[in-house]
Amino acid sequence: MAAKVIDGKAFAATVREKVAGHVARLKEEHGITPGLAVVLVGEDPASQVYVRSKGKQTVEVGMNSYEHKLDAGTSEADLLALIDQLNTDPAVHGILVQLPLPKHLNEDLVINAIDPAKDVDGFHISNVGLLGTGQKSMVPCTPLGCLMMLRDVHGSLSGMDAVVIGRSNIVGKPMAQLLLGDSCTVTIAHSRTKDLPDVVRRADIVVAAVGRPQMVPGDWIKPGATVIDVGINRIDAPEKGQNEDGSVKTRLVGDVDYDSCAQVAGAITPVPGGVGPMTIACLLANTVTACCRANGLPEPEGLTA
Ligand SMILES: NC(=O)C1=CN([C@@H]2O[C@H](COP(=O)(O)OP(=O)(O)OC[C@H]3O[C@@H](n4cnc5c(N)ncnc54)[C@H](OP(=O)(O)O)[C@@H]3O)[C@@H](O)[C@H]2O)C=CC1
Ligand SMILES: Nc1nc(=O)c2c([nH]1)NC[C@@H]1CN(c3ccc(C(=O)N[C@@H](CCC(=O)O)C(=O)O)cc3)C=[N+]21
Ligand SMILES: [Mg+2]
Repeated sequence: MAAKVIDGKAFAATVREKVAGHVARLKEEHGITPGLAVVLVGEDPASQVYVRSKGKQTVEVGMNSYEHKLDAGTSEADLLALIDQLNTDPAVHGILVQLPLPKHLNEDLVINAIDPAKDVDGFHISNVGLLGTGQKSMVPCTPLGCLMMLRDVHGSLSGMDAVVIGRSNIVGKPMAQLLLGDSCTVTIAHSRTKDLPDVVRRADIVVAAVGRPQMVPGDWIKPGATVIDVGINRIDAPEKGQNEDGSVKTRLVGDVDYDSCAQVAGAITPVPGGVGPMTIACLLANTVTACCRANGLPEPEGLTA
């Protein structure tokens, strides 16, 4: 039996529609337009693509988008001054600083300078602590998008065995917290995990967030399990031929070997078109949520964890 393919692109479109509805209501009933500020330091081409796509979708759902592009040599003091200005700007309800930052900038210091109420990435230590203690917080977009898809597939996740591969602060750890919040039995695996194949074979839910192309083969997957592939890896695709400059063409693959996993899994997210589009949709959702909270209005239902 081939797996059900979880269409993250279509799911993200329904999330954006809900967001657009809330934005329209905020405008009509309260005269408020939610605003998202995205800060990009440096010229990393992949980051530029994401930031452009975020800005475009922000405008499409009716929100204001403020893009701040700083050059790679920007000082920490200048970046902190910009964040301060965004923190106090009443038109800005969400602030995202694109990661990774250039080496000379302290990421923890910069992230923790963001007003936690505007921290739509959910990376501020205050939001991390709130999530870890089950209190209302801003929830990181990628894990939130994964949770929404898992709830859509399964309804209740209660009692399911979940394995998260990867323990980063931006994906693995918050993903594990959310699964725990939905009463899964959660295992977090990482580069020092012994017998990773056997750990993964126990899982009803596998979330792969490693950054290694096609690392998880189908024979690690329990038949019928749900596989969520967070990985975004660009690999050479000589079968597609060459670019005009003679360089080899590339394609995106996830952290799971899609073809073999799809033979065994019950449901699986593709790359592209799975977790990635949901991440951006959840960023827009978090911005509306932040805007409602900032104005003492009831927050949108179905867009938070
Ligand atoms: N779709 C989306 O919206 C997003 C996609 N991504 C993608 O997700 C992937 C992970 O991102 P991120 O969490 O930031 O990555 P990090 O590099 O921060 O973390 C990777 C994790 O994988 C673990 N790991 C590395 N090698 C192995 C291995 N051989 N076996 C088991 N675990 C291993 C590391 O373990 P250790 O801690 O021991 O080093 C680490 O915990 C990347 O491909 C990234 O591009 C990221 C964010 C959003
Ligand atoms: N502060 C911060 N917050 C982030 O959320 C954040 C970040 N920094 N740094 C980088 C990672 C990565 N990330 C992605 C978002 C969307 C897609 C996405 O939409 N991917 C498309 C394909 C895009 C393509 O073709 O390149 C897809 O999977 O279908 C991918 C990756 C957010 N990140
Ligand atoms: Mg990292």
